[in-house]
Amino acid sequence: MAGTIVPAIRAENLSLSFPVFHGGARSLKKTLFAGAKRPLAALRGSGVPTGGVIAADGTARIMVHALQDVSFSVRAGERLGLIGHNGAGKSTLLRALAGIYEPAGGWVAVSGSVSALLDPSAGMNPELTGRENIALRGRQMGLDGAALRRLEEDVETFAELGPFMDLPVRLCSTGMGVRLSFGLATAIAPQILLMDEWFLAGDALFREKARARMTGVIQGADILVVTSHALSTMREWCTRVLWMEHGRVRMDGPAELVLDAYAAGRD
Ligand SMILES: Nc1ncnc2c1ncn2[C@@H]1O[C@H](COP(=O)(O)OP(=O)(O)OP(=O)(O)O)[C@@H](O)[C@H]1O
Repeated sequence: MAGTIVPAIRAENLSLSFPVFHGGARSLKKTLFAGAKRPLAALRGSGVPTGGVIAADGTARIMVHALQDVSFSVRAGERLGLIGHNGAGKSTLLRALAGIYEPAGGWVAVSGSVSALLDPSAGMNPELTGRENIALRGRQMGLDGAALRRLEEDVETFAELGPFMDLPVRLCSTGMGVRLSFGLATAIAPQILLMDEWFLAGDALFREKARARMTGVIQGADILVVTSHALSTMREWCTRVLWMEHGRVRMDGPAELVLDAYAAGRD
């Protein structure tokens, strides 16, 4: 159809670093590099199986290189899983795709409507009630009248917040906030869904409901990018997996192939 955006994601040599501004930076330097004979700038990581690469820049400032030269593209119909050790860069990559973080190097281009489930509040105004947040989001999406009421009913039934639906969101617990934001984000079918795995946390009943709802959303979305440490979730949901290690892509390919290699590497 003319004018329809074909959803796609492309990242080219994407790099992203966080400066370490902390009173403990001096002792961090000492701890990490004590006894090292090499200059600071030449050190690449601390050798531990977690985190990005810690290094000093030209001014001897300490930086955590969370992403380094990450390149990949995702086409409509692909469901991409991000795996890797703690601190490998998965969440940072998702946030860069969502436009929350600006790349320090390289670029990322995302076309299509995006819904990001990355933090519990997921773009909700804490001062507004759940119901008001739903209405606001619905109107931003161009809904009104019966369509807006259907959206409200759908999220209300899913979230099961009872009277808390009419209280400011800031009065909800983290888990209640997750129910609401998950319900809202998954009620409106986006072309591209970006999701951090912890969204599937919560009590057992919610996990079950969330999984069932996700199955429908995954089928409706054109592109899914999801992080998870649960390899069974990756096998179930993803067609393709990107294995990240210290901010770099270690392997990118069909889900089964990459997950088998990852599992074998961890044995
Ligand atoms: N806001 C931040 N400020 C400073 N450093 C950060 C920030 N966010 C992430 N990092 C660092 O960037 C690196 C990548 O972190 P990221 O959260 O992307 O990893 P991850 O693969 O999602 O890890 P996990 O599986 O533990 O959630 C880590 O070394 C982390 O310490």
